[in-house]
Amino acid sequence: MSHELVVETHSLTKRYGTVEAVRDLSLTVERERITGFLGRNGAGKSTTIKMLLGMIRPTSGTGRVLGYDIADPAQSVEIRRRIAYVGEDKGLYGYMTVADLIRFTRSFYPDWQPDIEASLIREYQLPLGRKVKAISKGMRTKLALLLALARRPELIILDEPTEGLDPVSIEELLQTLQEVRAAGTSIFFSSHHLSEVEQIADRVLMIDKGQLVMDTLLSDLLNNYCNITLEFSTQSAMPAFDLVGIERTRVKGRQAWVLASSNVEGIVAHARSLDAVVQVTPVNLRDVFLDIVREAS
Ligand SMILES: Nc1ncnc2c1ncn2[C@@H]1O[C@H](COP(=O)(O)OP(=O)(O)OP(=O)(O)O)[C@@H](O)[C@H]1O
Repeated sequence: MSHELVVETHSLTKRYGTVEAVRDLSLTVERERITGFLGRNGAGKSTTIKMLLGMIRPTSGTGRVLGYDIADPAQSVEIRRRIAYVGEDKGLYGYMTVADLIRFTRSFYPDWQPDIEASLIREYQLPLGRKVKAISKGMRTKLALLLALARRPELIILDEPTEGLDPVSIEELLQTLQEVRAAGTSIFFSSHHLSEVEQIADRVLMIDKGQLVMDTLLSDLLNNYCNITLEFSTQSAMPAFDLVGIERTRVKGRQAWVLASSNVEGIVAHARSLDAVVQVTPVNLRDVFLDIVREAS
């Protein structure tokens, strides 16, 4: 089944002087899915998200969010009106109380969901009477999430939403995101926490040094990807080892490690025909992430 796209970029590039923060990035985010956006520190995740929101302009390339052009200032206003964003800087009015800020934000959104507001106030135990500037970092994140989720947006973009949350709150947030997705909201979120991504994402995009290095359904990764370790009796067999399904190969001496996304039987048969001793092991998201970023660095 092909999914409608809520985000689409083509060759998106952002340069800061000589730093190429995002390089030739073409990606899609599908409707009603949870898409995890992974990458090391400085990989270009926040820069990509800021371009999608029209907060910074691409150096080159194009992008659309909900069909609106990210480079057109008028259309990017519409993007920000239609989607919800929770970023590193929560951008909340510190001088208001929590209750005032909720009331103030509610007044801008006709589709505001009072039931979501009420249940998240309860779940997150938000201190309604306190000034926003006086609440903890984790509470500010929770408040920003409430303000985003109660709007019931078509798309919610979150930049490291679990930063600063305690383990219980992280579980609550992940559950809320799944509920929101079930109710029809598309979710695009960046994270360094592979276990969280593995827990809720339908699809995973990985970038490294500003470039897309992996785009897969999580179920495909968990069901089909595996590591194949090969030990050859001589080194000369390796150059011929290039088959369908091989995503990455690392070679050290007579040993090779292959990350395969499909065709495991074919790869194993080929390796055995070259007299290699073969071992196949399943992988998780963490293995694949480490494999890919290690190779890149
Ligand atoms: N305003 C800026 N001026 C100059 N360089 C910048 C600016 N913003 C980001 N960069 C650089 O662009 C690259 C990508 O940064 P970005 O913040 O997008 O990465 P990230 O994947 O979000 O990292 P993290 O996971 O650490 O938040 C980095 O090398 C960063 O130093």
